[in-house]
Amino acid sequence: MSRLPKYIEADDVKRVLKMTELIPIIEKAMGDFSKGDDGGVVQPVRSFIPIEKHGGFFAAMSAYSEKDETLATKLLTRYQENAGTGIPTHTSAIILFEPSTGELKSIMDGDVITSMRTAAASAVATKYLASENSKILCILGSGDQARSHYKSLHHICNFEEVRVWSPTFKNAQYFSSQLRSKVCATVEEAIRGADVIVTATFAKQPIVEWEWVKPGAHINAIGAVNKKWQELSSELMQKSVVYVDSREAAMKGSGDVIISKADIFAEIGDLVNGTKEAQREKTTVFKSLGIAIEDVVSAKLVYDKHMENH
Ligand SMILES: NC(=O)C1=CN([C@@H]2O[C@H](COP(=O)(O)OP(=O)(O)OC[C@H]3O[C@@H](n4cnc5c(N)ncnc54)[C@H](O)[C@@H]3O)[C@@H](O)[C@H]2O)C=CC1
Ligand SMILES: O=C(O)C1=NCCCC1
Repeated sequence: MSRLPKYIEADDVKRVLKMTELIPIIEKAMGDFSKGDDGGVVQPVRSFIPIEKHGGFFAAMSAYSEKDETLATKLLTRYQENAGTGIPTHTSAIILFEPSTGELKSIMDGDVITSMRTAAASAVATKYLASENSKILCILGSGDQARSHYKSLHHICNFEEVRVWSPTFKNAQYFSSQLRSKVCATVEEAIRGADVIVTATFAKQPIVEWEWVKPGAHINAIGAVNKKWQELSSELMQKSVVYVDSREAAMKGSGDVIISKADIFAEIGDLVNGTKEAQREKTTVFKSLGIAIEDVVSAKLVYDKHMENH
């Protein structure tokens, strides 16, 4: 057997990774993560290097799953100011090791996985927390995560209407020309009456107010990935029931949680495990920062499926 690591490029990841298969895998991973030692997941909070001079950051996200016998790390950069230049705002690679020997198995594109696993995690949260009769989806942002969430959430709810808002109107129009949706001129117009809301923006100050949100709506808040940034107002955070992917990471790195001083009710994995209640009838927020175990199990799926054909 060759000892050379397998390089798996973005097109090959895209070819093998299917949202229908990914959602249950991410659900199980979130559950294992929230079981603590019983779940067999070892995952430190990610490390960050701010690249202040250029307005970006680098992060390293690593995890080992004993149950899945998978060990990997994702290295990523986020350069918000690349938006509109043709250079991606996020760039990543995932490095997969063989846990029994420590050998390097694969280096693969991480961008497709980041896009799909983040949307799959929101799909899991939406499955547990959205009203069963959700009809209107609102997406704030029109970038990569906005597109990926449009696709993943259609696997969970039968939406009759999708609304999109973006700070640059023509970006929202482009989104709408590709994915059936109505373009809204303001955040308030997009939010009022929506059952499920996705915030996938670069906002650093709150853009969503409590009084616009329909009582009982569910919000997947996936931007504001820094302790000083917020997408949701403090009032909205305080009055909603707040769920996170990792309590430890949210308390260290989420401005939406830290600045609002909102209580975290549970991790999504606690809902999967049945150890905490899914308060579907209340207004709920899933504050997502992204956790390494989501990348690790996705990378295993990609590697195994890729190797079936090579
Ligand atoms: N929670 C998680 O696991 C992950 C979170 N993210 C975060 O999700 C957000 C969206 O990421 P992508 O879609 O990949 O980026 P993207 O570059 O593809 O799209 C970003 C969107 O934000 C909008 N935007 C720019 N400035 C804004 C402002 N001041 N206020 C409101 N909206 C603004 C843009 O018009 C665009 O629609 C980012 O904050 C990103 O870091 C990304 C990956 C994983
Ligand atoms: O992959 C993740 O997880 C990310 N989280 C925060 C923003 C960049 C990507």
